Amino acid sequence: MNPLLQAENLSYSIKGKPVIHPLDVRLRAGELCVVIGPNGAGKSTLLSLLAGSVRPDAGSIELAGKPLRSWGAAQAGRLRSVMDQDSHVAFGFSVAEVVRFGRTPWRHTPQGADDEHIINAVLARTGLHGLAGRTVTTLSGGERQRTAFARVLAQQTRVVMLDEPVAAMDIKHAESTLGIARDLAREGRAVVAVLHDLDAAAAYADRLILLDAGRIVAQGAVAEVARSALLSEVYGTRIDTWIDPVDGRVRVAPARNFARR
Ligand SMILES: Nc1ncnc2c1ncn2[C@@H]1O[C@H](COP(=O)(O)OP(=O)(O)OP(=O)(O)O)[C@@H](O)[C@H]1O
Repeated sequence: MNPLLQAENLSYSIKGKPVIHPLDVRLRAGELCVVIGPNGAGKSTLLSLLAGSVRPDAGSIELAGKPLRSWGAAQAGRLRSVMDQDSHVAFGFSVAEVVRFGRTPWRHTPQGADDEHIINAVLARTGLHGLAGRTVTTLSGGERQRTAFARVLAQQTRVVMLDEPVAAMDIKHAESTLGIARDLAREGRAVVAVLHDLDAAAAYADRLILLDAGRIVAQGAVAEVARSALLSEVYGTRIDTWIDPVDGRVRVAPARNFARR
């Protein structure tokens, strides 16, 4: 199957310093791809490039078979949605209104007629019904992040890009959000998420991309990438991986040898 998003030879520098070295990325329908890597590896920059919010120095990006830049803003907004690392605080708007912003690209289309139904379904799916009328500036960090995720859900795009979507969420909401991200992939969307929680990344990813200093140092199935020696080297700290005897999944945790300290 053709990728929904295909980037080739993508590179990007800031003030002459390469942040992304030439690399290729393919996002396929039905797949949750998780990008991991240390602070400063270039994960957010890569997502901004794939989203089209930052222009690469070189390389090509195709979205749904056409150059990314050839789509108009509303067309692109109906094809791909982006949840930024810093979910901007929309002054004065309620949670429901922020979720409604996700429907903006669908205005003046037949699908736009169903907005109320979609917004209600999204509020229910994300457990935000009780906060629908609250002004977003009064929300906690995690509630704000859940609202930003709900807005992306309301956008109903074939490609979904999430930059650290659960960083501020408690474990219950992080798990339910990642579960929804996986369900979006199962519905046939291409989902890419940047995650710092390596155990969650291993649990939810269909494919992992490990980024280090602007280069993809490994990508593939979880068992191929989530290896102790590789992760320990890239992150510069000992990381253990093992197979969970109950479900056979790869588990990941930092080695915490308190006795030696
Ligand atoms: N405006 C800028 N000026 C200078 N350097 C920048 C600028 N923006 C980003 N960088 C650098 O580019 C590199 C990649 O940043 P990026 O935010 O993509 O990393 P990241 O992998 O998402 O990191 P984190 O895990 O900390 O969020 C970092 O070294 C960062 O300091």
